[in-house]
Amino acid sequence: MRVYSIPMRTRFRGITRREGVLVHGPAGWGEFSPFAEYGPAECARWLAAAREAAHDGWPAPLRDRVPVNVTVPAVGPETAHAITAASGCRTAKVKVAERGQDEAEDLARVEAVRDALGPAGRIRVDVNGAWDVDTAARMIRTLDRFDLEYAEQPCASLEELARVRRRVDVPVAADESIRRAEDPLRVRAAEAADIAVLKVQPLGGVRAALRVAEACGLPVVVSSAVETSVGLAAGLALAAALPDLPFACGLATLSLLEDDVVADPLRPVDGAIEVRRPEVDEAALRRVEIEDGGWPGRVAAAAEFLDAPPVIGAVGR
Ligand SMILES: O=C(O)CCC(=O)c1ccccc1C(=O)O
Ligand SMILES: [Mg+2]
Repeated sequence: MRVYSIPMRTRFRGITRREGVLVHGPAGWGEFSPFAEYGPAECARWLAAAREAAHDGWPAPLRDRVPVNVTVPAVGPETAHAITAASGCRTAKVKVAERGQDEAEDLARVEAVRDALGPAGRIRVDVNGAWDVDTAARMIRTLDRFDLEYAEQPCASLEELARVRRRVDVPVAADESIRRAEDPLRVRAAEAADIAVLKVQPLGGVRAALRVAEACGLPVVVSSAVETSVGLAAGLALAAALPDLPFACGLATLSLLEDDVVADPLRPVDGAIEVRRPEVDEAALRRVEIEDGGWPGRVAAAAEFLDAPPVIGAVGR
């Protein structure tokens, strides 16, 4: 087990360093990097993803390149323009509704990104559940002045997503609403989204995510959890194994990190990332390796959940 800690270039999801564990097995390297606030039960799925990568490997790819979006954090318009222009991507995902910022800042950021992409580029916004239904309906219409591909998780609950979806023409994507295998069926039943955002680690691996994609019956966008190239490779494997991939994926997140653990990082070229699985590079890993950081304990706690026998229904009569 090797522990890494890598500074973020810009604060994202309120964090300034990304940390996690890399594990090695017969099939290669796997990444376990749940966010700090997640408890052992939730972390068990993240660990299952790392074990799948290290022990089982992934289903065969159906494509060799995956189109990706540049991820634009809640930065000022000049920075947003520069990030978008430098990315080479034709799709941008723009973070909006950041705590402590106002609506004018969101508008200015999205406008700058549209300016950088030109009229043929696609823009999606990610709200991370921050708006109520009225704010979402109003802001989505306002931001659609710059032509939105979709709005990701505009509100927190499924019920709110469904109401927003009935009030705006812009498609709605569910992200935080899909973190467990049973969630997509609820999303579908609630008619809460047009698109499902799937992440490999929270869903428990590439195969688990493929089953979720099938069960949910919605077009899928594969996103990263902001990971090293080891974790991104699993996202690429999922995106490459999906029968249909109608949208660019959120896997161009290496640029949010200051460093990586491989010699040939999974970065986009011409708006797409090549489907491959880079090896961990000892010299690179040593640059970012830390002793412990509490990670062996988190792995052990997650493993206890993973290895526990399933609880079978109600006991007795
Ligand atoms: O989808 C992307 O472009 C990048 C991934 C991303 O935004 C993300 C990364 C870590 C945690 C949450 C999210 C999110 O989509 O909200
Ligand atoms: Mg999101």
